[in-house]
Amino acid sequence: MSLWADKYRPRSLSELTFHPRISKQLQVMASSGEFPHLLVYGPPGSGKKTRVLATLREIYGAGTERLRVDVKTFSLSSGRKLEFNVISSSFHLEITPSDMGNNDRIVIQDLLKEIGQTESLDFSKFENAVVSPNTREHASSRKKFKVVIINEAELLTRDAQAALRRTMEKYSANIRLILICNTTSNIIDPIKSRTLPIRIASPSTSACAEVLEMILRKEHHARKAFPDDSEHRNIIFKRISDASERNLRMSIMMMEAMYMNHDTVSINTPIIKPDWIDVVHELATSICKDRSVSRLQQARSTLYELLAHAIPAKLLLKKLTLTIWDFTGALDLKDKAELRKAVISASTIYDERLSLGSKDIFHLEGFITKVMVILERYVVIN
Ligand SMILES: Nc1ncnc2c1ncn2[C@@H]1O[C@H](COP(=O)(O)OP(=O)(O)OP(=O)(O)O)[C@@H](O)[C@H]1O
Repeated sequence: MSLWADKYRPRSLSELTFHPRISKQLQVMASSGEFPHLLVYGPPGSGKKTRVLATLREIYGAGTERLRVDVKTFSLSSGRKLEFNVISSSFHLEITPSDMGNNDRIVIQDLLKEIGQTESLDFSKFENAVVSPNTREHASSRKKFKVVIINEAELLTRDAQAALRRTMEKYSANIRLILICNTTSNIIDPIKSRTLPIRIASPSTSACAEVLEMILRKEHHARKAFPDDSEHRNIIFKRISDASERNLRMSIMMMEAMYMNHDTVSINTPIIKPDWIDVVHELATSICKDRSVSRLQQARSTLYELLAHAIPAKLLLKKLTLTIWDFTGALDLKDKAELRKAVISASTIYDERLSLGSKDIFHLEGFITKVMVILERYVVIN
């Protein structure tokens, strides 16, 4: 049994329900001979990956869904062997730099070299691929490349990005890159200038509601648990979309969790948020109230725990900042505006440090300490 977010993930560009102009643009590119390197960016859960996979399907057909996972081995200069997983089909490969740690340069170099030097794809061998005649015509004449998807591209080290830039030029006849990231701020300019940027904004509240409604239409049993009145359903969808900050994956998961936990869902049914959000909220308020060394130590173990659960450090910083912002907004203080400005300023500094550095825990802990110091300077609260 798969989660609704996976079960109802659209597979083709024509099934995508929002940002129609981008879908059209991708469709045109996929069927033309001129497919560029892409830099697809946007907030979490906005549908980046879904759109990229649908584009691949448009280019090569359903064969892109026949995936395998290979364990590749790379030799480091120290003689140590490095193993990591590559997801691939006959037409593309997918890698995630965070799996490679600081050795991403070697992996990028070796892997892309290997693909770049292997023979180009011959489309005539793939007669069974479900592609439009138009696509096949262009493909057989011009598109003889493999696509390499790089997830979380913003986590690539500078060295790896430099290597990527070189390989992009060297093997451009055989490889097309699709970089996926939340923000482009950590991507080096030479890569930005060699890729076509495509920004996928979060879906609007009504677009979110449309997807949720579509899922309920297909999940007959779940549909019965929700109100018949479409106005009431829309209120629930809006609450979900607001609570998830228009993160579509989270919205779908929240709706599924609501259904799983309640026989009937009404406009007053509480929304179940992921546990980590409560943990971050609790952490932020506790450091505002108790600015002590022992609290700092406790904060460290909570941060370690959150990072170990793969919550991205930048997201943690953002949530911490927003909770501290709300907390300080409720204080009755003369210098409140200045205090809040200092917190935001500290947050931007540590956000940059998270981009530049590699030890997330240091910077998150640094931010927490800084906030304690700022608060200590402005307030005495119990
Ligand atoms: N256009 C769409 N129409 C309907 N559902 C969609 C659409 N795009 C995405 N979804 C749903 O939203 C979920 C999340 O989308 P996706 O994984 O593509 O987002 P993402 O931006 O790549 O997320 P992240 O940055 O967190 O990895 C998908 O599993 C799918 O169910």
